[in-house]
Amino acid sequence: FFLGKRYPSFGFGIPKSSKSSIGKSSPLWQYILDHSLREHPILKKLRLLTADHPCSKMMVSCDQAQLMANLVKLIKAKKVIEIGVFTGYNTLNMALVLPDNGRVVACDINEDYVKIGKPLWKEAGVEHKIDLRIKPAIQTLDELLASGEAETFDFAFIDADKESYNEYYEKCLRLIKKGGIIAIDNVLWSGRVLKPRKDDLATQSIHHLNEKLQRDARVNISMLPMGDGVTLAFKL
Ligand SMILES: C[S@@+](CC[C@H](N)C(=O)[O-])C[C@H]1O[C@@H](n2cnc3c(N)ncnc32)[C@H](O)[C@@H]1O
Repeated sequence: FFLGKRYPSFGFGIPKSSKSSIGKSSPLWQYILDHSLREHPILKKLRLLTADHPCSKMMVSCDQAQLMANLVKLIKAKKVIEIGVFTGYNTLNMALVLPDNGRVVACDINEDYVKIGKPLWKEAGVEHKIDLRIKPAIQTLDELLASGEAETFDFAFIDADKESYNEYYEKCLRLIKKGGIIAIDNVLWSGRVLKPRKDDLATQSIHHLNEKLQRDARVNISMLPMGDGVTLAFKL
């Protein structure tokens, strides 16, 4: 009931400029942004640039990105993994709050999307912190594990193909240090997790991971109704 009241159009009306479970036209979402968003001007520029893209709804919601930046600062993170870059809004968001010797390993398979945001990484002066890997994210995570980087990362954001979520989670859990955080996006999948259809592999995959996380003793968790739903897993 409470969620329904706070998020009146839960599951519908993903805003074009930034995905969220609250409808674009919801006065509450606008109120949240008006009273909490502190967006770096170049991040804002990238968000507005991405809003014109036909796949703009893939972009992370700006309030969720701000929460992740605050968490990264809180835990004094140095090494971050971004699984699913798209135009690079959250990659830039992470790079902006990392120390100068920090690093974001940014994974995507589509260079055309990434090219849109890359000039803004440079304009923001953080390009040197971004280690972009254009190949399937599973391959990048395996390479990081093979090169002895297990338990050296502080934060990971899982936001790519939903069918691979469990594999991303398991590999990130090995790459993250104790006390590190894994943020998993789209855990509510516009409400489809309530009734996953057998032929809908993406929803099945998200739902299974949600069920597994609920009883996973390796982490503490919080599932937040922010954006399209985000679970924060805190490695024990
Ligand atoms: C939802 S978007 C990511 C949004 C992004 N995190 C942001 O800050 O706006 C998902 C991205 O995952 C990428 N992707 C899909 N399958 C992938 C794979 N197997 N490996 C790496 N990236 C993949 C897509 O090309 C797309 O850019």
